Amino acid sequence: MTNAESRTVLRILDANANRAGEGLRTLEESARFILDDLCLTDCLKTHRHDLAVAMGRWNRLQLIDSRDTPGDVGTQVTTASEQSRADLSAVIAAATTRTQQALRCLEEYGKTSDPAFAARIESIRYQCYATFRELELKMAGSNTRSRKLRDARLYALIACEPNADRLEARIAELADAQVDVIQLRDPSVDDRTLFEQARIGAAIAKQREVLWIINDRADIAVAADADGVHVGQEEVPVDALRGVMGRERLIGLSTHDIEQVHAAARTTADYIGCGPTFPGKTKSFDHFPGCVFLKQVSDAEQTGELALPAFAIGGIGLDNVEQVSQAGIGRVAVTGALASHEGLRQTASTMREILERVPFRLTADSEAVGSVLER
Ligand SMILES: Cc1ncc(COP(=O)(O)OP(=O)(O)O)c(N)n1
Ligand SMILES: Cc1ncsc1CCOP(=O)(O)O
Ligand SMILES: [Mg+2]
Repeated sequence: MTNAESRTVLRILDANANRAGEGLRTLEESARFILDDLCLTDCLKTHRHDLAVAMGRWNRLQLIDSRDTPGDVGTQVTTASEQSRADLSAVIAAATTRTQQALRCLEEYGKTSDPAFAARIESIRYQCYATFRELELKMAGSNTRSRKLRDARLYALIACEPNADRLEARIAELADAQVDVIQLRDPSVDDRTLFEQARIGAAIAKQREVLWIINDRADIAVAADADGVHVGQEEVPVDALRGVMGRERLIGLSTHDIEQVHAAARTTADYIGCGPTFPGKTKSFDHFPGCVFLKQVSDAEQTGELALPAFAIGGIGLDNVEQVSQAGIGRVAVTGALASHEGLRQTASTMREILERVPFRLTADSEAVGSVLER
């Protein structure tokens, strides 16, 4: 190669090392701040570090000296798609593509001067493929869960079943009845049983495209690969659980008055349970905030103070679901109302019909999620 050619190669290497480093940093921020994923954050940081070490092969001053940004004709070539990003997933998609392309350029042009350098870059590029795959899938999983949750009307709480077949049958009948979310809630079983049922249920729920939530136990929810956990006011705070759950899994929080609702909106909770609404047979209470509370929650939704999906809970069934919808709440969580096989589909469909009288508020967030899925 002539001196001029070597200088051009250095210029290309410098530009692409910067591009790859910036792309990796962009992705690191998404793993850290969007997904709260320590492991992915660490991987991305390692790739960035490995790239910097590999680039140490070149004299830094020579690289900088080869740089000629004002004379770079490429800086004037921009496309409309570069100027806007529809949402956070689009930021990630653009950064992964840009990083991969930059690494490939480093490898190809690096081969002209140093095959060993090119081989190091190739290895980083392959490691990046695996990390980017995980990052994009986690992001997509998080979007899918949030979207399903936003579209949910019916949420059923179930106990453990005596075996896997019975659990499968139970989840199947609820899915067939168009139940959107199922929570495994069983204070009477030991941890091992709860975990086993949580794990089996997670696989079945995934097949059936129903969200699968574990009551109280974030550890079991993660270990069983469930979609999320539901916790109460006296349990570990939502933001502390977020580190355990990651951004891609859901956290639901029980609320019993409007102050708790406003406080929940300031956490990273994905949805709230509101109640107890009416007395029921599943759990007993001394105090019922009832429909007065539900109306306050609905008002907070209307004013935009509350953007989290809110599920009314406690003693709700065919006989009183109309009161819930009249209070302005279009989502319910129930145990007793969907406990019996008899007439399950009919009960669920009538409840849904009544709940659908309450339109969902379309938030900027839900529109953004929709646009990701349409791509
Ligand atoms: C959807 C939903 N809402 C509320 C609750 C109640 O949770 P909590 O107050 O923690 O009581 P227990 O269920 O743990 O007895 C819930 N489980 N699900
Ligand atoms: C767990 C829980 N938390 C508030 S009410 C309730 C029980 C819901 O079951 P049901 O619908 O049978 O009242
Ligand atoms: Mg609880």
